[in-house]
Amino acid sequence: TRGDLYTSLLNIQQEIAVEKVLLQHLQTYIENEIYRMDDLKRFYEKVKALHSNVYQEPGKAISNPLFAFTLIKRLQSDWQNIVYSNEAIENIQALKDGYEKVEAKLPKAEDLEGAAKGLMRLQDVYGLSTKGLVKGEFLQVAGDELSIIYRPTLSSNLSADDCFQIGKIAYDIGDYYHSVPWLEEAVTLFRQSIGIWNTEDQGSLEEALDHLAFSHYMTGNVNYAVTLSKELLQLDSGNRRIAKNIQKYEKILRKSLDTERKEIVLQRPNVTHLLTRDTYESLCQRLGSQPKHYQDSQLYCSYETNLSPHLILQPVKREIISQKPYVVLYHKFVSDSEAQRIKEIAAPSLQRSVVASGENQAAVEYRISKSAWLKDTVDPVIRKLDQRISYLTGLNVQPPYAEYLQVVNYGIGGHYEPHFDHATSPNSPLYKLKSGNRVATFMIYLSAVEAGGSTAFIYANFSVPVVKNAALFWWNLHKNGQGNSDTLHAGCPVLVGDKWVANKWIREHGQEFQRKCGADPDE
Ligand SMILES: O=C(O)CCC(=O)C(=O)O
Ligand SMILES: [Fe+2]
Repeated sequence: TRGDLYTSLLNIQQEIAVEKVLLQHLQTYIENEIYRMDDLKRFYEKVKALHSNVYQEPGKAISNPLFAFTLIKRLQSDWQNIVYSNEAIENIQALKDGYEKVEAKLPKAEDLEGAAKGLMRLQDVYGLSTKGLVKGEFLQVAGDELSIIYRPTLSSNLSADDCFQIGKIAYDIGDYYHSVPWLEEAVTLFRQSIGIWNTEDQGSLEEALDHLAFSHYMTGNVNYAVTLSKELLQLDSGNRRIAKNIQKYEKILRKSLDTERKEIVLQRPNVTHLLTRDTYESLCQRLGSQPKHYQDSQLYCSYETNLSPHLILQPVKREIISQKPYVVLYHKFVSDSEAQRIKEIAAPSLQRSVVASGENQAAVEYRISKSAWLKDTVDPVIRKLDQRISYLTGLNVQPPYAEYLQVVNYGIGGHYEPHFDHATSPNSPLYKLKSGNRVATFMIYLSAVEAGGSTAFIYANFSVPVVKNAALFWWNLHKNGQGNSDTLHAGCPVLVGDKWVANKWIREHGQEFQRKCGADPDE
């Protein structure tokens, strides 16, 4: 697995330990270099003192054979050792060796790109202000209004170079909708620190101006492209390419002078596979138009035993979220320690999540997470869970009548765009199990999140915020075996938090007596 650590927060967390190792190497390097510098300074001060005292009167000093000898010795040997010292090279080599030892564990370019795209996704879905993010604040822009949607306990600012790199990633894929605001912030911040050089920076004011000017040119804001290019030319007066660009832009401006100037509104890049985007995003921000419990007597809470002797002493709290489609939330379905254990068991086998794509499975942008399949034999906790699902739903969850438990961990801006859990094509890889379609989904929230990450039902127009230890259940198929299109659902991008869920998909076969079929296409 390369370049996909950004798809799981667990993997990102593991990088903290990697950086700690680098930090230790850098500490050693700095200490050694300080020691080296101190020693050079000692030699410098010693020789300098001779020149400001003894050698003020050269004839007198050299008449002393000891001074004459040490002068000759220094010039023949000491200076050579100073100038050709290997110390610096040895120090930097040790630092490089330490770095190379952890190099395989470091994020790849794809990770940086994935992380930056995750941030941009969060910005789009939650309408976040770029300026706010730069200051470590989660501010939602709605018209002219700004509101705080999440208050972090620990906050951090982004640097000019952080903004530059995000903008550059958008720029490189021709996404000027995102490159403009981020490069704008980069330029503002680089201007504030003009003349200050940070070794770690990839970008500079010149680079940021260059990319920003071109982004503006591409979006039709030629006027501003000229202004920025002129600022750049002042900093880099020999740059013929920029001088030429200015000429080109000015020519365009002269030609369009008589035609009417229209205001430029940047358009978000088109995403064709998601026709439901607006509903999806508004459901991620809000809970939707589903009536509240007090508005609809069919939405109520109850203690459920499903007549199972195993649940009589400890019924499960059921909250009906929606009747059509039938979606219920079982509160406290697992305990904290069970949730913890399941995450621990899944952690070592997490792999980039895939989706059915034609007859195969593929990793896609619209599902950003890692997941692991857990057989009920790997640990007693999984077997107990399977049993509890069975008691509660009355359904047969023995393989192949249900799939193994799929444990999912989301990454930066991790999400699962609107989809059906059931197969919608006869060629779907889901049918390889030969136990029919996915008749029902039983999804357990194994963690809480601080913000975002709701489960949104697009056509049904409601969303369920993450409730730790609760489980969401719904039927994917009508009783006649047809897919219920009202179950189109999504996992909203996680704004802040480490979201884990576990899916148990129950198949048609094996449930014939528990869920009788019917002809009514609405049931
Ligand atoms: O994470 C969620 O809220 C939804 C996940 C989901 O729909 C899935 O894994 O199929
Ligand atoms: Fe799903």
